Amino acid sequence: FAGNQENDIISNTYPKAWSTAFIAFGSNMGNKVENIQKALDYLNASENVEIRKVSSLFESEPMYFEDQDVFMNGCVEIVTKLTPHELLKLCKDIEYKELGRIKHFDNCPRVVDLDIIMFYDKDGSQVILNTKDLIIPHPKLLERSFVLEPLCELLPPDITHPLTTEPLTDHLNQIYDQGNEADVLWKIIPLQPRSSNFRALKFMNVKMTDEILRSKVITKSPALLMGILNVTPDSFSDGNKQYLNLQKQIETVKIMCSDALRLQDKIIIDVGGCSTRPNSSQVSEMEELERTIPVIKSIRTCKDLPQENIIISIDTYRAKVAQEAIIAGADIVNDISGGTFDSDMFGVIASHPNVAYVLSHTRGNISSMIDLNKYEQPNSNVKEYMNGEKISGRSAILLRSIAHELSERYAQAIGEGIRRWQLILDPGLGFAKNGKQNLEIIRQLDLLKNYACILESGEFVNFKNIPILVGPSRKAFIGKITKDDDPKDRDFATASVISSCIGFGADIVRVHNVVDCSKTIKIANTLYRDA
Ligand SMILES: Nc1nc2ncc(COP(=O)(O)O)nc2c(=O)[nH]1
Ligand SMILES: Nc1nc2ncc(COP(=O)(O)O)nc2c(=O)[nH]1
Repeated sequence: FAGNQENDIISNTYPKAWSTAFIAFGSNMGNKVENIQKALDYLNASENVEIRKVSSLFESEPMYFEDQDVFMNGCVEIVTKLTPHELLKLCKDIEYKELGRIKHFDNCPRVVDLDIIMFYDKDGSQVILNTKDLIIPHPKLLERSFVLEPLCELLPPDITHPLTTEPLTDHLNQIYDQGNEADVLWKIIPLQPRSSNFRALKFMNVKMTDEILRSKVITKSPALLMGILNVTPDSFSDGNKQYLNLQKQIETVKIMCSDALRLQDKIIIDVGGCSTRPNSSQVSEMEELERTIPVIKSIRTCKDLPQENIIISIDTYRAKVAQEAIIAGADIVNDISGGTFDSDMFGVIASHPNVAYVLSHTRGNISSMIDLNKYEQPNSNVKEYMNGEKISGRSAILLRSIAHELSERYAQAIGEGIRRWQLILDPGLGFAKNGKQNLEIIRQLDLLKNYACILESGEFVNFKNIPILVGPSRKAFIGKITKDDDPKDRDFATASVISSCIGFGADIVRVHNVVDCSKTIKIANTLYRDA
């Protein structure tokens, strides 16, 4: 490639004769996510454009003209046969002809804005253009965190700006070092709108320099509570006998909500119809549907539940159950298998861009995973980064191996059409991990948040800004330490593990005992986050 090795971003999976371009998108009118989704669909529908990757979605304060609604921003990486000016025309046609944008004045509110940020022509070299109607790289790129943050999710950390020749990540850090509140972004996971109100999970990571001026990314947003609603007779911890009695289930949900919402502003209710305890017997798909779908429907239709504070998650590895649960009103699909138990799962998630998906790490299947806990560092063809720095040596092998295997699943998910903005990561405590490994993973959660790698396929995967869910509640590794054989005796110890998980960076914690863990989460958020 004409570009030097460090700037080699064209992985060998891209068509050779096509150029690569990065387009920033923004919307601050109407249904912003829907406008963005439509603009991306129009881009992808063009025969001369193929979408490769879409960044996270970020909510950002308006710049320049401040008296307008907050923006939803992000970046998309495309390959294209178009020239820069042909691509500019396509973007304008999408904004004005397809989505009906009207420009009253500069920086005014807009249905959608598509700006070409950077362009690499077919031999991989960076295009520099300075014409009346099109300047590349975008002239305001270096002052906009709402462009640089999503762009840096898509590009290896050593990619430089063609004019300053400085890494783009350094330019982004320079913006944050100025310490302007308006530059800090909320990372948004959009959820299915209900009664036309926009719903989303929101997270905030910021770069800070600690007491000895070491810089690192820390999580500022409060961790969220995910309460377990096991609709199974054999769930190993609560052995819920009344599992099919809808009235009883709703009573349980009412108690979960009042216990959680005393201290939290929302609760995620994780409905599980099929225990995933290692070696547990797996019920049929029909049985799982009969257990879970009626519960989700009755939660969603129950008038005396605080619907605006409830988010529903379905704990399933079956695509059909996920599909039916989404139709019944589930907002999140929580799949402990990372899409490995049912090859149709990713397709179901990709067809619902407003549904979040928990991409979990495991190995093997329910009965074999218990023996698959030998981890080696990724092979040398995989280039790994931590906080933007290349990783070498044999440190943090367990975490890097899990992160690398999750990266492979991430690339597969994106390749099947799932959007990055839908994803939540879970290292899968107890799934193909022993007790000691679970503890090591908890201690290194912030490494997982800041992990990136270039896979052998050439795909660049970056976990920055993707929230992390952990599920330690009542698990055997806790009972082993406190010598509590009965899972129900492990709640007090679970609470201290939950607090540590939040201290190490967890964004969502999955718990059985809502009343006690809600207090733990409140204390931990007050201690470790802006809560
Ligand atoms: N937060 C935010 N503020 C903004 N202010 C102005 C413009 C106008 O951008 P242009 O110069 O590319 O038209 N776009 C945004 C935006 O996308 N997000
Ligand atoms: N995302 C996620 N989901 C899960 N579902 C079930 C279990 C098994 O525990 P349970 O039988 O107590 O629900 N653990 C997890 C977990 O660790 N993460």
